[in-house]
Amino acid sequence: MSEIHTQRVTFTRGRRLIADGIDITGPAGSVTALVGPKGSGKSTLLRLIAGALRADSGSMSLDAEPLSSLHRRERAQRIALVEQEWATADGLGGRDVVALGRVPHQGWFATTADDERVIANSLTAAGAADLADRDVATLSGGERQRINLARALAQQPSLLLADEPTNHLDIRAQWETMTLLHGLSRNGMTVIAALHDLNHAAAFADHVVVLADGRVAAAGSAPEVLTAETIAAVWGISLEVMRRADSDRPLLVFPLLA
Ligand SMILES: Nc1ncnc2c1ncn2[C@@H]1O[C@H](COP(=O)(O)OP(=O)(O)OP(=O)(O)O)[C@@H](O)[C@H]1O
Repeated sequence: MSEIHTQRVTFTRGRRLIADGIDITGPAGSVTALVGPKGSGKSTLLRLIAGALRADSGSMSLDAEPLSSLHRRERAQRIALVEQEWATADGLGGRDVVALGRVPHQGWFATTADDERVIANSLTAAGAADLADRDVATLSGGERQRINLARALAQQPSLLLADEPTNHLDIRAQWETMTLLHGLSRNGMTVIAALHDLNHAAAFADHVVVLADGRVAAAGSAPEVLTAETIAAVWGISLEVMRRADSDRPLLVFPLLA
C-alpha cells in the first residue's frame, strides 16, 4: 500500500502562485477527498502529483520514495490520473482507449493474454463493459468518464488520482463510482479524488483536504473538517451541518428559503 506525501509544493503560472506551499498526506489504502472552491488548485495539485506538471519547488514522495527519483514509466506504473479532459483520437473504440492504460506495463511485444484479462476486468469494474466496442467519439460525458476510469484501472496503479470523478454522472452512477473508489481503497489502493460535492466527501472519504487559494485550509476526518465554520470561511456559504442517525459523518444541506 502506498502513502503519498507532498511537502511545501509550489507551482506558478505567469505571476500567479497556483500552489502555494502545499503539504498533504494521502494515507495508504484510503480515500482522500480534495475539496475547495473553483480555481483553488485541486486539478493542478493532482497533475503535479501525477507528473503531468512540474512543481517549481517542494517535494513529493510515494512510500517515502521521492517521486522525482522515479522514471516516467515507473511513475506511470504506480500512479494513474483520471481527468475530465478527453484527449483521444476519434475512431478509437472504448476498449482501445482502456488498452492504452496497459502501455506502461508492456514491453516491445503486443498485448498479452494477461493484458486482455486486465482490460476486460477494468471495463467491467468501471461499469463500461457495454462501451467496449463503441466509437469513443460518440460517447456521452458520463460514458467518457467511465472509459477514463477503466483506462486508469487498467494501469493497475497503487495511487489513483481522480479529478471530479462524479461529474456528468446521474445519481446512481455517482453512487457506483464512489462505491468503486471506496472498494478499491479497501483492496489496498490509495485514492485521492477532487470532489465538488461536499456530501460525497462527507459520506465516502476517510480523509478530507480543503484547498483555498492554492493553500491547505484544513485537513482531517470528514466530521473534523466539514464544519459549518470551515465551509463558511472557505466557500462563503452558511450550510446546515446535520448528523446522520447511524454515523458521526456530517450531512450538509442548503438552508431553506423563506
Ligand atoms: N495553464 C494555466 N495558466 C494560467 N492559469 C492557470 C492555468 N491552469 C490553471 N490556472 C489557474 O490556476 C488556478 C487553479 O486551477 P485548478 O484548475 O487547479 O483549480 P481547481 O480547484 O481544480 O478548479 P475547478 O474546481 O474550477 O476545476 C485557477 O485560478 C486557474 O485559472
